[in-house]
Amino acid sequence: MHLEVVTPEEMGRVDRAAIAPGPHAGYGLMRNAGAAVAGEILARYAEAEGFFVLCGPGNNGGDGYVVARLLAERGLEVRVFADAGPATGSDAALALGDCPVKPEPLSAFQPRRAWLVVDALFGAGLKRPVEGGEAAIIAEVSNSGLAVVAIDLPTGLCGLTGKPLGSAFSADLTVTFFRKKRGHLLVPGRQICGDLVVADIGIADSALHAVGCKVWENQPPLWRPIWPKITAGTHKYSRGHVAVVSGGAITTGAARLSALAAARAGAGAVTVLSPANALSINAMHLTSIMLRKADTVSELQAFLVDRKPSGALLGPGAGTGGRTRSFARALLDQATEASGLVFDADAITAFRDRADVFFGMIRASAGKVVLTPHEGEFARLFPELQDGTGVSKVQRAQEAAERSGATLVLKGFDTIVAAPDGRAAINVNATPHLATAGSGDVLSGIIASLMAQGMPAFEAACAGVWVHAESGRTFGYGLVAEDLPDLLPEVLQRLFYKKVTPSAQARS
Ligand SMILES: NC(=O)C1=CN([C@@H]2O[C@H](COP(=O)(O)OP(=O)(O)OC[C@H]3O[C@@H](n4cnc5c(N)ncnc54)[C@H](OP(=O)(O)O)[C@@H]3O)[C@@H](O)[C@H]2O)[C@@H](O)CC1
Ligand SMILES: [K+]
Repeated sequence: MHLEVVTPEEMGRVDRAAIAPGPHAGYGLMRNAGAAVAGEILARYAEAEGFFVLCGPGNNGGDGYVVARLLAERGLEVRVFADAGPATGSDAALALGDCPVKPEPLSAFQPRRAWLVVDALFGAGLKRPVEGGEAAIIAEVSNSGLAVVAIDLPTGLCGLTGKPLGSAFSADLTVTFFRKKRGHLLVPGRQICGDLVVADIGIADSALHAVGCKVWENQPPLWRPIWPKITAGTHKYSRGHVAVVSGGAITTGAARLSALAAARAGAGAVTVLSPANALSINAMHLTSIMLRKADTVSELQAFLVDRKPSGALLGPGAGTGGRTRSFARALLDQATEASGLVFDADAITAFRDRADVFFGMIRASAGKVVLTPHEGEFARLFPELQDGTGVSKVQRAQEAAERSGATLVLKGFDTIVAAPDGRAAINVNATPHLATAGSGDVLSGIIASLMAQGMPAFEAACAGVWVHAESGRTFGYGLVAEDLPDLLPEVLQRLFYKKVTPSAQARS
């Protein structure tokens, strides 16, 4: 499984590198692309009574002419619709020349029951909102309820941002080539692609080297090899010690959720640092997790000197005032290169009017720092990068990471993890069940735990986001945040201990 996710522009460079060897290489790739799409159609829609192939003026349309030819050569009923023809001498013009079905104007299109629509209007070359005749046919197809197979991208979907540009098809299946594009994974693009198939069209993997892609789909191969190992010689403090700062008497639950998640994710010791007025309520609800009083910065500093935790989490239920800001400074000041620090929730909001001061503190710190905002918290620290600016979520997270010096976890159905050096991962295993109070507190506890056990910030954040989402999927309906830490063991068993033992094989 290839995890690189490219932009349409990067894909264009890959295509050009693959085409460079000879004058017919471009048409060769197009024939391979069309053959891959036709193969998927025949495998999945054998019962279709006919095929409408809608072709645009570029190479996406060229792929469509190849598909139309291949289906027609099998004796299937095919009608092709196109308004503008391909440029003379282009690969698409060669494909049109070889296609036995002559195009009709888009205005002649009328849906027919049990026919399949092949969308080859626009793909990676979409440059402006889809309007006019193309928008009209998209509306007609949507109203008809006919199944749609999109070539490369559903027409209207921006391959960079994952957002529609004007009208867009909602496809049942999208067949893309070589690697996924960002628009396939970002929402709402992911939903309007339907099933996604990545076809090999003969482009060598090495073509990607020159592009220097730094964005991946967040899957275990990215971080499983460096998940903290435990051995017979491991003792509780060598497994990492995480400090979680609690809020006052009526806001303690969030920190306890984080603390339990940190322990379940493998930290050998977890300490909740509690204000005096919340000590007894915390004590009543904690068993294996330790508790220590920390009202003031000097009490926090004394704990850091005394116990040297390898990870700390500040934010869940912590309050947005001066105590949280001064605790953040103390944690950042005293961090060593081995310390993993997560600032979540209130710790982000506490710096809403002092973002540059916060970023200066993060840059000056020796620690590994992760920020875990949802879109609302993100907008408080990075108002110029908030959603709705037309810039993709990946790029917004990358710019925020570069600006702050921290690894950014920009949460949502398509959570982005971005490192200050430009690396980014798009998470795809979330479930809507995770949208529940306290879910984020669990996530920040897992990430703090993994850093405290020695994982670098980017990989810890990617791993944390994935296992958190996988826990949510494992539970499904009725999920509340309290369930998530207890689901981690099952998820981790599946992730790491899949081997079937000889005795189990013998029994089966
Ligand atoms: N290169 C290769 O080797 C391979 C490429 N492959 C395939 O090529 C596809 C990319 O091809 P592409 O670059 O030609 O872009 P494509 O999506 O066809 O659109 C460009 C045309 O659309 C037009 N146009 C754009 N937006 C519009 C709008 N809103 N409304 C109206 N018009 C609009 C634009 O017009 P212009 O802006 O130039 O005036 C231009 O004419 C890729 O997705 C994959 O399917 C595969 O065969 C594998 C090998
Ligand atoms: K398309």
